[in-house]
Amino acid sequence: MLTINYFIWFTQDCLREVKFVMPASKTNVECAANKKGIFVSSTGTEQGKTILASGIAAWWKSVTGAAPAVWKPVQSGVQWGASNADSYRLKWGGGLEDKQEQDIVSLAFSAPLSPLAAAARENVSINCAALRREGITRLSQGLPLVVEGAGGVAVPFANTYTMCSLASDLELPMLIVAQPLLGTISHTVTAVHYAREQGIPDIAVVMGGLAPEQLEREHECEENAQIIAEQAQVPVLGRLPWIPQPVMHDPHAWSSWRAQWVEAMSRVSLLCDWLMGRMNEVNKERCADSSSLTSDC
Ligand SMILES: Nc1ncnc2c1ncn2[C@@H]1O[C@H](COP(=O)(O)OP(=O)(O)OP(=O)(O)O)[C@@H](O)[C@H]1O
Ligand SMILES: C[C@H](N)[C@H](N)CCCCCC(=O)O
Ligand SMILES: [Mg+2]
Repeated sequence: MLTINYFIWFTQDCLREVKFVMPASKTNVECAANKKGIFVSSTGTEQGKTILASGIAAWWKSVTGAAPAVWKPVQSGVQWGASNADSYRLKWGGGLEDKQEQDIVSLAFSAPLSPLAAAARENVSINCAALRREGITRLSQGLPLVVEGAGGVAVPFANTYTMCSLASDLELPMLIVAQPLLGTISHTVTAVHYAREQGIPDIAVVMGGLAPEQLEREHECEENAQIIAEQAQVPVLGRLPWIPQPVMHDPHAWSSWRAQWVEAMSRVSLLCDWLMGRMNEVNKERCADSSSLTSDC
């Protein structure tokens, strides 16, 4: 317990910097041996990343018997402990009851804005080098790591450091949640191209869930998925189930959500196979050059 508290204090202290302090300079950091994990991103905010990241954790626990590590580097616009906070939903949706929300989310800001802007409102800037080091530390702890970004692929933590910069520094495959219906093609193809340009070679897309009133448009979603796959030359792994998370604190309701989600997600076989490969993968050879894990903010 003491160790965990110290870790949280250390993390929060390191990641917040007084505004106008220059970001930490490029340093060689310890390589994450046995690196395995994924970075969940999307084409924008409110697309289903938390649903998916928590659902992946619940699914992984049901398949392997052990929960993965889950990390949301920065959340904004919510309070700790609120049932709409990503920290809360990742904890309960992922079946991580033994974790504190502060173990899962490193930095929280109250303004509902990008991490860059929300931090600025509180007169701090995010120390990207510390964020990167923290990611490497979390990756080195033996469990597969599921990272949830904030907003879409190009949302900044700092001026020149986006969700993709962190995913690329951590050499994580990226899973992009796309809107299922009209308007998704351009956003999703653009997001995939941006992620590739930012140095992420291993990218897949999954279509977001269709609410019951949208189910009659299933065919439209399938056409969109096919067009995205062709236009962006990217694997599209299927469509997520639609299973709303509980809106209040009720451990039984969360347990029931996890069971329903796992059952439904298990039927999205391309997604499960893709995850199996990435969350089991051991990337020792990539560790030879630890300096490749760093870049300036
Ligand atoms: N597959 C789904 N089943 C049920 N509800 C969903 C699904 N996908 C999205 N939602 C609902 O849509 C809303 C947005 O989803 P979510 O919070 O997961 O988005 P997000 O991408 O994590 O957003 P942020 O950028 O704030 O982190 C939530 O209210 C969520 O309950
Ligand atoms: C507050 C919100 N729910 C997310 N946590 C942050 C989303 C940032 C999106 C920024 C943008 O694309 O303009
Ligand atoms: Mg979220």
